[in-house]
Amino acid sequence: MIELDAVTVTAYASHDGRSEDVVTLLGPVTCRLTERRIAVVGANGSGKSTLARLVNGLALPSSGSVRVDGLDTSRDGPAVRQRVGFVFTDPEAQLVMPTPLEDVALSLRRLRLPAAERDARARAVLERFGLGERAEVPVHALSGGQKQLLALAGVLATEPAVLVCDEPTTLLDLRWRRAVDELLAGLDQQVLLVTHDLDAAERAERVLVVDGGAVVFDGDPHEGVAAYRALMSGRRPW
Ligand SMILES: Nc1ncnc2c1ncn2[C@@H]1O[C@H](COP(=O)(O)OP(=O)(O)OP(=O)(O)O)[C@@H](O)[C@H]1O
Repeated sequence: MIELDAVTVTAYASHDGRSEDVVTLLGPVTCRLTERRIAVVGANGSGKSTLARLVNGLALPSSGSVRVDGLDTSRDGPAVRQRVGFVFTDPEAQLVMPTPLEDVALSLRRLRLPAAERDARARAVLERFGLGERAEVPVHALSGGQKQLLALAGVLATEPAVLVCDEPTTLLDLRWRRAVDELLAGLDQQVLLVTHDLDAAERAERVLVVDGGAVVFDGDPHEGVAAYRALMSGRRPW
């Protein structure tokens, strides 16, 4: 369970290049997310990534608290990050090893498996993501979509209890987008999906709509998507 209690995120920003003001990027947000499939939608710059990053402690609340399965992200950062896998929009942000095989094996290192078992498991994960034949090519030789698949593979290989995905299918073709959608739908884990794909959002059990750093809708996916469409066409439904 993900619990946000009166959470705000603030930052220092300069409007004139000299003085700095405190700006609120998000909040206050209070919610308790128990559903297995939760989607977050909103315009560019509305605060979706900030909300997602709070869940694994990549962003910390400036006030209020965030807890995942009872662990406070401000106090128990390493334990939270072990529970919560995070898939970035930009796969370059998380691929660090020279080859796909080494990258997934690195993710698996904390499971402390014998090296041969670790490699076998990494190969099996790569196979599942259609990257079996590219296991040992340089990561920089992969296409953008293949890198996105690799980033997702590396995170899922560690079997996190909660998965946060920040627009994980933006670079994927239709076939792989469907495959990743199906894969995410079939996971046992709780998944928080930040997405601009409104079909994917409608398949969730709960939708949060973020606008100007506030959660302006929280509830039924069809109603949430309709509210977001109305917002985007200039009709504020609230
Ligand atoms: N560290 C920071 N300092 C100042 N402003 C920031 C910081 N991080 C994010 N912002 C601003 O906060 C706002 C929300 O950013 P966020 O990345 O959460 O938006 P988003 O909804 O995920 O957008 P997108 O759909 O474009 O990815 C943006 O205006 C962004 O410029």
